[in-house]
Amino acid sequence: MGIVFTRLFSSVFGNREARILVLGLDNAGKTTILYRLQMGEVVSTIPSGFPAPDSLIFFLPFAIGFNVETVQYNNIKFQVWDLGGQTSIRPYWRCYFPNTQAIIYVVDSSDTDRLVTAKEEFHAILEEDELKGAVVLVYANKQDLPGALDDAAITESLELHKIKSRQWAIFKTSAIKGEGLFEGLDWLSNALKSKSS
Ligand SMILES: Nc1nc2c(ncn2[C@@H]2O[C@H](COP(=O)(O)OP(=O)(O)OP(=O)(O)O)[C@@H](O)[C@H]2O)c(=O)[nH]1
Ligand SMILES: [Mg+2]
Repeated sequence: MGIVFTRLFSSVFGNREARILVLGLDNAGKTTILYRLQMGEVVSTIPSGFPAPDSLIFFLPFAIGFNVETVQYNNIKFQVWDLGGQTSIRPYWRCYFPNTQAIIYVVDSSDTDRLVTAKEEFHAILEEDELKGAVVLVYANKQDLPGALDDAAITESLELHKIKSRQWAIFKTSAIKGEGLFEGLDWLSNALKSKSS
């Protein structure tokens, strides 16, 4: 990979850096969320593709590749990796697992046909050794769409209550409207702070 991730604790400002993976099935809204968090506005996205070589990791909104952005929030510098959710790409997610402090798992709450698949994938991710210590934030996304399930229904569908020995939370979001995303990050920054103290 050629990339070294460091957890930086700045002695001067107390700022911390956290490595966060944004995962979820294709079309869940991962890239839209990343852009929202970074820029506060929505850009049109294309499906995220095969992880690009290191040399191609730039902020190119329309590039095929995965996206990485740094979001500074609540004294924490979130280094957010948005990995493509297409079936062909998912096996490569594992390359990005080491040193992950948090997972943001994004669900299309209106895509009820794929909730079982989302649940299976989600629990498979939690089984990964390298992610055992990561806290989990679930975004029940696309709340603006008719028929979207609410947070309680998504909690049940994903069987979130089966999560043991780690902090988790679920937030209703609409990446299109920009709702719920920062509430989720508030929770995440507190969870990361309490974990490291
Ligand atoms: N209505 C609605 N549409 C959304 C929302 N979030 C994302 N979308 C749309 O859903 C589609 C897929 O969004 P992406 O952000 O590309 O999804 P992704 O999870 O990055 O998909 P992959 O890169 O294929 O894994 C796009 O057309 C987005 O505009 C939302 O909150 N509400
Ligand atoms: Mg994407």
